[in-house]
Amino acid sequence: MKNQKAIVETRSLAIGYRSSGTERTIASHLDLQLRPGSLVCLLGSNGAGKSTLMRTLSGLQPALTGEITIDNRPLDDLKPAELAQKLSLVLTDRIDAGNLTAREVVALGRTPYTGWLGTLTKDDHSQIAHSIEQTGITPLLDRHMHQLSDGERQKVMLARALAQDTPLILLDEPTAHLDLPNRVEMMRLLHTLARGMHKAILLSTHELDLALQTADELWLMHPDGKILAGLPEDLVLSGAFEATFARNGFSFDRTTGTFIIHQPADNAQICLEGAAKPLFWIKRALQREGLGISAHRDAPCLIKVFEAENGFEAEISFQNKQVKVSSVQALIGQMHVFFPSPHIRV
Ligand SMILES: Nc1ncnc2c1ncn2[C@@H]1O[C@H](COP(=O)(O)OP(=O)(O)OP(=O)(O)O)[C@@H](O)[C@H]1O
Repeated sequence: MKNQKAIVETRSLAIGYRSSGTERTIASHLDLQLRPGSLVCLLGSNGAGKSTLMRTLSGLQPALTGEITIDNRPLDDLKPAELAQKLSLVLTDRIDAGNLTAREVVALGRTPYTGWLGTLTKDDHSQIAHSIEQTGITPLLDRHMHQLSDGERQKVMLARALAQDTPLILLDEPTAHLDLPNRVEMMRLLHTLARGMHKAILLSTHELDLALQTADELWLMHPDGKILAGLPEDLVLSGAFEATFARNGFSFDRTTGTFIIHQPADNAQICLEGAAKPLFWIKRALQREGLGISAHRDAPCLIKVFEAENGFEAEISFQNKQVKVSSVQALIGQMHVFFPSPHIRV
């Protein structure tokens, strides 16, 4: 995708707020590029400035300094009707859609193409039908927007953006109100739209795991006002991903791609070896119990793990004692016997 010409480009952009003579910069020196065919996820902690950036890129609020171009034209030079044919925006804020039905809201996506009478052509109808099909909202069409759940409303707003048929789509937390299957479905759909229809898609999200799996590129927003852009895997391997979300009490495991919640760990007393799948879950349970894992086989306790038909079997060796277990619960119970400590719950 790197050799594609960017549809959105920022140069020395600074974003933030100005009011009564004071200026608050949220992020600055931003040189970003968004290319057709790419799904980019904007990540950052609460208050990092994701919505501010989305609003600035879509022309809803002015930049403090610097330049934004869309399709090579300065954003400020684009008339609203021109911008509406290039960019669609999906916000999470509660949508005031009056008494409109979902069908009417989706049809509004065609406004940039219809005359002032708003008459829909055959092409408009077919674009609307396609958007409805892609987002699976047929059962909702005749219901009024205020009768829909937050998640249902979010899907209708995506359908409206798709009906608008722009090369660029910006979405502020599009998965915020969706359950897990719908979150996955939404990300899959956006990825398909980017790849299959060559759209440039930027979305902000707190779904770190989904973003790592589906994004072509991540924009990591740091609280210090910088944005690091790159392939998810490069940002993980360089430690930048971890640094963005570092907090006391948990860390990101680069080997498994998961966040680990730390309980106070005893000295590393247990060495684990064997089958990777059960090992992963056993390690997780031991860490939750505050038991330190050692990389050395001469640790006081050695646990050898083997895959078995119904899960796994583990052989625990501790001070000349050998115990076999075949469930994580039994293993943790045994650890409680070997390492009586306040961290271990039974
Ligand atoms: N209208 C405003 N005037 C001044 N400051 C604002 C305004 N709106 C937001 N902010 C501040 O700008 C910063 C960035 O806010 P923004 O909503 O962009 O963050 P965010 O990354 O989208 O957060 P979240 O993940 O919590 O939605 C925050 O410190 C916020 O308090």
